[in-house]
Amino acid sequence: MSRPRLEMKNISKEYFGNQVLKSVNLTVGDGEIHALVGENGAGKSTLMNILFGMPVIHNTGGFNGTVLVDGRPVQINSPEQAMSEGIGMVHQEFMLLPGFTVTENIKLNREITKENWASKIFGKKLESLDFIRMREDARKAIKRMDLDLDEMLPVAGLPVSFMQFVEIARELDKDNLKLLVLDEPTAVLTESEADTLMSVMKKLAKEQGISILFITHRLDEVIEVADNITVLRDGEVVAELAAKDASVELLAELMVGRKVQIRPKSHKASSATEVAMTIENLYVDMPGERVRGLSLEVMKGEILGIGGLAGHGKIGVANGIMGLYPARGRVEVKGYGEIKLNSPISALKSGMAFVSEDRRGTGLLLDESIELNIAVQAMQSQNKFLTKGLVKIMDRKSIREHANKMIKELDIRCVGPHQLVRRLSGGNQQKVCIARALTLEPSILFVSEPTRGIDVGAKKIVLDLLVELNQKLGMTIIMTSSELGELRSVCDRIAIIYQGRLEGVLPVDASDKEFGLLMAGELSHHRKEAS
Ligand SMILES: Nc1ncnc2c1ncn2[C@@H]1O[C@H](COP(=O)(O)OP(=O)(O)OP(=O)(O)O)[C@@H](O)[C@H]1O
Repeated sequence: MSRPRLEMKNISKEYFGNQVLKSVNLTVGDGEIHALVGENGAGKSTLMNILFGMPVIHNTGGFNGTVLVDGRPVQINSPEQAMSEGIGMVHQEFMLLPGFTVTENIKLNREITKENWASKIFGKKLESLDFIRMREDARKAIKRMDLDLDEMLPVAGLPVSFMQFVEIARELDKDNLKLLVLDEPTAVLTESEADTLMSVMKKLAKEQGISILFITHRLDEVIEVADNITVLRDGEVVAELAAKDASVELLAELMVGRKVQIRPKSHKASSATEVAMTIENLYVDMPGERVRGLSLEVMKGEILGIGGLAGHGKIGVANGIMGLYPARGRVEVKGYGEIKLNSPISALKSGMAFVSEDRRGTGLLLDESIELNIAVQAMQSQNKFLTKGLVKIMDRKSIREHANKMIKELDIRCVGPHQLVRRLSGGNQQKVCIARALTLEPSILFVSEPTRGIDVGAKKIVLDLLVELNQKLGMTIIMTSSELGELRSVCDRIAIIYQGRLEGVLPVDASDKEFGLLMAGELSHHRKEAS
């Protein structure tokens, strides 16, 4: 039998006295797709940071244990060393240079150069970039993913789903790639994009012998694509099993340590007849997610889903209305009037709040505490958590009480309300974003990809909470998601966006085929043909 491609043996790691990995063993064979699953904060990213020699590991006292590649013990002290061992990684948070093109990002630090008159005299350093060959390589890597993406586009402004593919293409372009680590690669993708990616993964593993270590919270994908699975709980391996012996329920139970109900709470359909918000002819200039003349009515007390393929503008709607990207058109909120577009404060004052899909990009103060992050927007736009007297200062006691309540309700895994947000796992950062929005007690809540990066137990908590806010407080919720199943499980109606406009609105029990047709713009095509 051939040697495993990767063995991590007895890996232990402490962060400031907090033991986050305890004697973890992980083995990945040649051409194997191995899934690593665990709750938010279970230690998955930490284990990968060790494998990749990330500075955060060395700067916090290193780790104990051994890493072997093809049976050979290796010391990986930097991402460059990992790369030279043939280990490639795509992180949860993107590491692209926004001002550069797709090609330049794919070839970053591995640029191809060619001779010119200056280099002939002064040496290799003065060679110029060989754009033609770089472009060819980039195109080849993109093609391996079956993707239609122009390799000369700048990365800034590409939708997150495309950024994900650029990151993967960069790894695919490396000649000696033996092991590819994908940290939540499908979290930002629609189901059909995720399917494409999974077939690419299978092709790479089975036809080209590349080993893939796959971290995801989408457990159905694990069963679909993985050969074997390692389950982490609280920094320990609690199970290693073949995917053929696993089920979503079993994995969820192993991860959480108790039986988990997967389906969110059912909710009583809204019978609202009053309009909460009218959107007329909305244009949003969000690169890669442009909205081009969208009109839509949102009913009071409903949960309205917004779906559609990546790049068609579903993400742009909330971002435009909430003032994060340039917008024009007319948006009226019942009881407030027309909101001033391009003004986040006006949007917040009208009683709306937004949980963005881009938790790091839109204002989490990473080097501040959880409690301050939760309170800050309410302090700024509603004067909450300020002392009463003439001179208003932060009321630390009420901030702490409120943060403790939110930590409990949303099950934010942390040391306490004073912990810095940077030191939370990705999923727990997402929960802080949700807590921050809820603190505004909005009458209309936009949530974009609310369960991206969130584990199966927490996912239910978040979706249940949305249902509860809607049922108990009558909160109107507009939820954008790439997961149709998720939209169907909690929404009253689902609006499908195609090419920046409303293609149609369907009831949640409409067939897959009907959703598929709207997402593919079939209605628009028929309309065009008829006219
Ligand atoms: N830089 C850091 N400093 C201190 N503690 C950290 C740091 N990074 C992570 N931790 C802690 O280590 C533990 C494991 O976190 P890790 O990010 O590895 O979890 P994860 O399984 O990847 O979670 P998620 O699914 O949410 O991404 C958590 O308790 C987290 O708070």
